[in-house]
Amino acid sequence: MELHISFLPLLSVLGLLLYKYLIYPVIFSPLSKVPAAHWSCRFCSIWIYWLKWTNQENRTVHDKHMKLGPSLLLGPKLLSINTFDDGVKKIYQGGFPKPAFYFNGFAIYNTENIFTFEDNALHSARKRMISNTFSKSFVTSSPVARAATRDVLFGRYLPIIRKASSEDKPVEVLGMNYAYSMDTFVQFQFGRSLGSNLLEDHKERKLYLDGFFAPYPFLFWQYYFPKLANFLRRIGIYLIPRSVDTKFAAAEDWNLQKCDSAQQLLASSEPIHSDDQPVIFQQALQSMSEPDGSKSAYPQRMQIASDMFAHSSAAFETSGNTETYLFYEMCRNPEWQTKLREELRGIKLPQQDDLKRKIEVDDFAEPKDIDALPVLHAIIMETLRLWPAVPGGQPRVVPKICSLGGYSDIPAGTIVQSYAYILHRTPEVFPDPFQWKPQRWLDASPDELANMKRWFWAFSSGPRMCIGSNFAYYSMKYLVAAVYAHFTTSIHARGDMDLLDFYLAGPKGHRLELKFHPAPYTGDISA
Ligand code: HEM
Repeated sequence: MELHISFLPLLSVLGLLLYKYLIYPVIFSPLSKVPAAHWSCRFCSIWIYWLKWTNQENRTVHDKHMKLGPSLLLGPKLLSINTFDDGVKKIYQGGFPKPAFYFNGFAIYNTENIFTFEDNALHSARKRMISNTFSKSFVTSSPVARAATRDVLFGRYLPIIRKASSEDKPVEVLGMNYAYSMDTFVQFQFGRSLGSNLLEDHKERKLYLDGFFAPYPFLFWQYYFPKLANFLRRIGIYLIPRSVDTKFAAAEDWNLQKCDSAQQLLASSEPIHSDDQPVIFQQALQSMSEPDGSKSAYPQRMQIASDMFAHSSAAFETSGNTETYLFYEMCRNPEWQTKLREELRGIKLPQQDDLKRKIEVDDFAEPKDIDALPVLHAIIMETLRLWPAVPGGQPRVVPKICSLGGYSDIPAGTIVQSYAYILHRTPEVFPDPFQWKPQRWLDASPDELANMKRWFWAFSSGPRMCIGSNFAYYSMKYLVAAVYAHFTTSIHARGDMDLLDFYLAGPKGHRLELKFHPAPYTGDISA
């Protein structure tokens, strides 16, 4: 049988397609040596998108790693590498750039911010502008941060739980912790007079949180298929409903108003009280202004606003989820409440009766004293380990051909990612990895501890690691110390506390109601 000549182009195209999508990935690609998490991963990304769509990525990829080793192929150009020296250290400390995922998911006002830059040079210029205000020494010596602790923790949070406790009523703590973390950080960011009051002002809380979380059920489209979502939108098909935009815009406006008010405050000739300094905003504005610019100049308004939104949103959701899991674990392990209360005996905190009056900044311990408490630190570390607020893969782009996870010739352009969820469940480093065991941070030998710290990845690592980790420890430690100095806690009711399976995640059921039982110290707590 003779083949008609006109079929030749068609056959060539088919042959090329066969080679590119079947023969090359299975036989010739350097990635062909890496075990595939699922047979289809060599040819297409359907499997990983299915896991993302059905919210089972982190768990499934973890299980596959346990069976197949620390390197896995998740898609034709997507690798999951969950090992330290030949993985995390090279990728993240090595500064592999971020892919478009971050712009798709986290650009605010459609404008780049510190979290979204793909270009390393642009990112490090932006980070340099602001990073000194996030250093540990700056945060722990900042009068504005201290005033925020006084106002938000002792002035709002404790009175709310004290009142509930005296009436024997439960308190839903997830919303409270979001509000606490937001109010504390926003006061540091914009100063006392422009701070938020999500704890007491339920209208403000609803406006911001409803707006912020509105896109969540549709994040799959926003993160992974933004072009498709935009195209369909143009022909009237809304994968992300229009109401989401309206709600999210309200949260964006809320942030922009704060930025504009802070700029006006700084431009005015009125003296600014030390508590009212808009610390983070001022640093961003100054760094982005000409050195000899006028006091009223307001350059790069939307860039600054996008950064400010990125900061506060990164601060409140992660810290709020962590604090909530910490309370949850403390209720399930009451012996740790006792241990912590013992430890808090030597720390200066307001006495029970003091809570009835206005607390002053001198009434509570210095950050360095709180920071030096080993039990408190162990409880926080263990919560961040078991319930990481960013459990999902943190994608990066391979900049040039390299070896990773034991495999050589990984091509430039491959997306590689590690997961805190998986690293934190490595049994060789964290024995009994699914158990909440603060003791592991107290009993470990120096070598074991050093290894655990290397694998601890709640804040990521390298140049793109969390800028706010010092502030997060600062605000979380004060909260936990103040609560357990005065109360014991028990669970009253709860939703599903399992961790959502997503990039950023809190409890699936979004609800934890606690009872706070007064437990005043008889010891010398204010000594
Ligand atoms: C428990 C609290 C927190 C946790 C677990 C956490 C975790 C993380 C992680 C894992 C990343 C890297 C994400 C990635 O690259 O995919 C990150 C980045 C970031 N976080 Fe946090 N964070 C916390 C609190 C905060 C706070 C309080 C702030 C306040 C400003 C903050 C601001 C940021 C910013 C701006 C980035 C981007 C840094 C960059 O790309 O240079 N975070 N955080």
